Parts: sequence; structure tokens; C-alpha cells
Amino acid sequence: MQSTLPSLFIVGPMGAGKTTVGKLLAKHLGRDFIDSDHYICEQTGADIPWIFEKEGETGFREREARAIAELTALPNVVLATGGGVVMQPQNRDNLTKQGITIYLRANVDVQLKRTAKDKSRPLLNTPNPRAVLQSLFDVRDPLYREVADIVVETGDGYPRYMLKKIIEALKQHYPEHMKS
Ligand SMILES: Nc1ncnc2c1ncn2[C@@H]1O[C@H](COP(=O)(O)OP(=O)(O)O)[C@@H](O)[C@H]1O
Ligand SMILES: O=C(O)C1=C[C@@H](OP(=O)(O)O)[C@@H](O)[C@H](O)C1
Ligand SMILES: [Mg+2]
Repeated sequence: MQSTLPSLFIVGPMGAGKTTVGKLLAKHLGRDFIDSDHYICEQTGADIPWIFEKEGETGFREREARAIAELTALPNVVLATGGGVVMQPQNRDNLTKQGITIYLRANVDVQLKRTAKDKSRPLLNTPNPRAVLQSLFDVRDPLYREVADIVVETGDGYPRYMLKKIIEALKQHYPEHMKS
């Protein structure tokens, strides 16, 4: 029975497809979808570039930690997080204890391609986004792995294919929750 499946949290780097695939996953499971970045923007009444500009990354991380504490406590949701969520121990703790965490893993080439045109990620507003993505990946990949119950590799597959892979992984890891 799907109703007993805990809340699902999606982590991974910028451009992995957390927001896009998370929405599809929520729809497929008939659950509410929440994106922590959207939630933070709603609560703040401002977008992410504005928060970074006025409050710095530190201000954004404080808002993010409060949002994650609230959102990971909700039952029956699919929650897409921002790529930096794993940097704070209290976020890792909340993700680990309150639901099933899926690491959507993407290499730097894929991340670069998918984030190139979008200017809403302040950390990539730099002359060398590839170098930034690589150094973030080096630091964060072990932390994503630390919190993840499931790791799903995203290559060239379209969002629908990623959805299929996640459903297959959930069925394999949690057959008791995923009888269809
Ligand atoms: N599997 C995929 N294949 C192709 N494009 C994708 C895929 N997943 C996401 N995208 C595209 O990549 C961009 C970033 O996706 P997004 O969901 O915002 O990533 P994240 O939330 O992990 O940063 C969007 O333009 C989205 O349409
Ligand atoms: O990797 C990061 O530190 C960030 C990722 C972004 O979310 P996405 O991973 O959804 O792009 C957003 O939270 C913010 O720009 C910071
Ligand atoms: Mg996102």
C-alpha cells in the first residue's frame, strides 16, 4: 500500500533535476509536492538571488534550515531540497530521521548543461561555473551519500525516465510499501 510509504526527500546537486523529477514523482504517487527553495521564497517574499544579495549565503542557510525542519516533519509528501541542504548537520539529521532520502546524482557536465541558461542560482553567477560545480561536488557527494537511502544516477535520461528509475528503486528497496 502506497499510503504507508514515508515522506520522500530528494537531494543532489544543482541541475540534477530534483525540482523537475520531484514534481513528477509526487504526481505519480498522488502526494503533495513541496520544493524547499520555493517555500523559502514564499516565506521571505523574495527570490533566491535577492536573499543571497541582502542576507548573504549565511542568511539563506538559516532560512533553509528552518524550512527543512518544518517540511521534513510533514507526512506523505515529496520534498525537493536545494543542492546545499546537506552542508548543515541539523538538515542531514532531519533528512535521515524523518523519511526516505533519494540522492539524484548527476555529473558536472550534466549539471553545467542544465544550469547554463538559468540565472537564478547565485553560486553559479561566476566566470567559471564548472570549477564551482566541481568543488561543490567534491565536498557534497559524500554528504549526499551519507543521508541517502537510495542513489539514482541521472545520465542523459529524460525526466520521465528518471521517474521510472526512482519508482523501480523504491519497489526494490521498499517492496512492502510499493505493492501496485
Ligand atoms: N532528466 C532530465 N533531462 C533533461 N533535462 C532535465 C532533466 N531533469 C531536469 N532537467 C532540466 O534541467 C533544468 C534544471 O532542473 P531542476 O529540476 O531545476 O534541477 P534541480 O532542482 O536539481 O536544480 C531544468 O531546466 C529542467 O527542465
Ligand atoms: O547548491 C546550492 O547551494 C544551491 C542550490 C539551489 O537549489 P537547486 O539545487 O534546486 O538548484 C538553491 O538552493 C541555491 O541556489 C543554493
Ligand atoms: Mg531545484
